[in-house]
Amino acid sequence: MLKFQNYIDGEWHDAADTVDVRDPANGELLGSVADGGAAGAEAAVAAASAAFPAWSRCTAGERATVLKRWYQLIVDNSDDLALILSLEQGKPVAEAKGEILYGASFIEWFAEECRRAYGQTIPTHNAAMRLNTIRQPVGVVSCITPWNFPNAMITRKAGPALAAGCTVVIKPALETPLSALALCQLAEEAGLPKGTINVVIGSDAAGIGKVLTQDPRVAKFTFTGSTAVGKLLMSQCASTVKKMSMELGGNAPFIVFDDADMDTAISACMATKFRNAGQVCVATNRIYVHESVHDEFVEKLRAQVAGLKIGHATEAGVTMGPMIYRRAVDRVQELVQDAVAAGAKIEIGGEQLANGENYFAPTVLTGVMDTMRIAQEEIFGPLAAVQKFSDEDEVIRRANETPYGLAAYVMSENIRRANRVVEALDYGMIACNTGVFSTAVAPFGGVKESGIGREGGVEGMAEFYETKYACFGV
Ligand SMILES: NC(=O)c1ccc[n+]([C@@H]2O[C@H](COP(=O)([O-])OP(=O)(O)OC[C@H]3O[C@@H](n4cnc5c(N)ncnc54)[C@H](O)[C@@H]3O)[C@@H](O)[C@H]2O)c1
Ligand SMILES: O=CCCC(=O)O
Repeated sequence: MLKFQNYIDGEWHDAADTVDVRDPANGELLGSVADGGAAGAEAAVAAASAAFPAWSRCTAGERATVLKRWYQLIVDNSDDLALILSLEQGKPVAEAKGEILYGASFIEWFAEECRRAYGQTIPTHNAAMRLNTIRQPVGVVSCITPWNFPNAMITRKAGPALAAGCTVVIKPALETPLSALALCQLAEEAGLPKGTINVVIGSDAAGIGKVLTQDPRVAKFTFTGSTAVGKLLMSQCASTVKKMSMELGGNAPFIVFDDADMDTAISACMATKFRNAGQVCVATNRIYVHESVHDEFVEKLRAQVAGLKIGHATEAGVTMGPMIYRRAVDRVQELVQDAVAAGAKIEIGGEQLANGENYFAPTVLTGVMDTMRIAQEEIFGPLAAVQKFSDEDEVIRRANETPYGLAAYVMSENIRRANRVVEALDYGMIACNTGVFSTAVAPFGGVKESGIGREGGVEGMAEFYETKYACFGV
């Protein structure tokens, strides 16, 4: 499944230039991939556009059959896919395997869901008229995805789009193209018709992005990545009034009340803070702990963090790998220095590791304040930044004081309080007494500057349909 060419119109394409893909743990060259660029994107859009009429006219059952074959091939090859993902992205192989199965689940679930694209018969307002709606695929869908989940961020878009009858063009992140290309190889084996799925790799992200956001043949653009890039791409989509979905950055509060079960809170915090070395959009960013349980929480968290095993993704027992590249490490180091200079205390970690230039120690900081950069920016690294709070209203206010609104976490054994807080937090997703909540069956997405639209669940399917209203005179 190791492929190094772009996949356009059911064929593997070379390009004049190539881009190197390296293991972030040690810089080892994994291969050089064809640099398709804007010209590749143009060709891919043309192919997707040509393939759309036939694919959109298939019955839902026909599309479901092909997509289920793709799902099964991904599951059958999940060990190899996990290894490819780990080598280009750095997460431990067991975690990568989890992502592959999570990614596959979107294809399976949407293959089933597309059979239920029901329209409506609307009770008429006029006896001489009959009113119906039908749901139709939006058309060609372009997707830009990030490096932190090189498999699942693609299947979460391509799964529902293809199931709805759309065709897709995908630009994965430059750091992690191999997982995307491996998915294409399996899509081909599954029998997805040529042109229905296309992948273009390129060092010229802006050039490819312009094609995918401005070409009039593209009906919908779906993006996962940073809020800054998302805003730029939204403005580019305006020229042709494209439908858009935006899955952007977060600044998740993790609130531990004095009535929380401490073991649950610690394991949830570990899961949401150190998975993928903290490089997760829904990763905990600001940890608010009630002052009466603060010291106990910090001590237990420190002990768990000390037990993490850091190393190469393929080493047995490793629980945390490197960060994606050097500038991510430098940024995390800067955030620590900024916080310490303003009075925060390092409980554990706080420095780069000798394993390699992309490794940063899992870190716990206390004495953090809302005014520090670490509390205001998306950390995207293995830093747990702990603050104290005194009462419920105060912590809700502080948790909501951010332009982001992706995920939030609430730890409390008091059902009344948990309900109150869930309702009061301005976030698209709230996890209560757990750190793991993402699933293909539920809507994933944010409010405020964390995005527009939802992926997963019936809401995720609706993003790829237009509702057409038909009025018949009788
Ligand atoms: N909300 C979610 O579901 C979700 C999921 C994963 C990651 N993210 C967010 O993604 C960010 C991390 O990923 P990243 O650093 O790769 O983000 P990024 O925005 O830098 O890059 C994301 C993608 O956009 C491309 N890109 C960058 N500049 C572009 C341009 N000018 N035109 C077109 N494409 C361009 C990149 O090549 C990559 O494919 C974090 O902010 C994280 O929270 C959000
Ligand atoms: O980084 C964002 C995706 C994380 C998830 O789907 O749980």
